[in-house]
Amino acid sequence: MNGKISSTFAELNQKGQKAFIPFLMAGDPFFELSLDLIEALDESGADILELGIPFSDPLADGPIIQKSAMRALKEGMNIDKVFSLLQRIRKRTDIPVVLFSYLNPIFRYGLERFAAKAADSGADGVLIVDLPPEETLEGLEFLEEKLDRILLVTPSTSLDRRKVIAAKSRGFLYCVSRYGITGIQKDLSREAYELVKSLEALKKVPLCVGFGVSSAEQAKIIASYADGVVVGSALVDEISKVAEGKSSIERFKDFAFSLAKSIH
Ligand SMILES: O=P(O)(O)OC[C@@H](O)[C@@H](O)c1c[nH]c2ccccc12
Repeated sequence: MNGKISSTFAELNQKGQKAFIPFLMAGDPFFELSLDLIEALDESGADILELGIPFSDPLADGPIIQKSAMRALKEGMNIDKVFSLLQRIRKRTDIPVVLFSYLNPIFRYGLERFAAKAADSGADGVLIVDLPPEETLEGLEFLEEKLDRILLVTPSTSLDRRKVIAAKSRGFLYCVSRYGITGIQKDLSREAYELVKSLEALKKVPLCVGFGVSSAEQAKIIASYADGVVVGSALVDEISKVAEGKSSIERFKDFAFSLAKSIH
């Protein structure tokens, strides 16, 4: 059980603020630039960082994040290099970091080995996208001791199951705002509000909303009722433009700053 994520929410709560939680893929578009982009997010006011471990079959991701994973994998990114990136991040900032991964890469690496090295490298939490909360795996208990394991609920999760998952989630609970996959959306889903409201009475763990939040205006609306806002594809899309030379770190940072300002 890691304390940094929980204390971050406690500090924000005291200031009457909500958490800005950006997602980016580790090593996209290449190692050194990924480090600079993470520093830019930290400087723009990010409160917690979601750091994706690139995987070849990201079934819950839309094209923007799929392409991001492919760019990172093409650059030779792997779990050990994600840990090296984490160690470099830790020399620049102590922002809480949640590692985002599908089960496959972690399973191949070994859950206990992964957990020990992730914690030693400076990770605070982990979200394993396709590992159901009830699943027991060898090494999972050890992993949950070393890192806060963030769980997911979706609009199709039954109320009873939402309560069970909320009680089990550590750090925060990830409320997936809509049906489908990650990606930029013009309009906010209606389900997100209902999902958060259905869990609010529990107050077991901070409730953070993600999927499709793509602008400062949308982020502001989510921040009016959730404890944190996750933005991935809209930021990763900007990173792909930086990679193609069509945008810059400054433009990326300005966008991230506008999100932080609207959420705080
Ligand atoms: O990209 P979006 O629509 O802004 O959604 C956040 C999402 O990218 C990030 O939280 C995430 C990346 N991959 C995932 C897989 C499952 C759940 C969440 C994620």
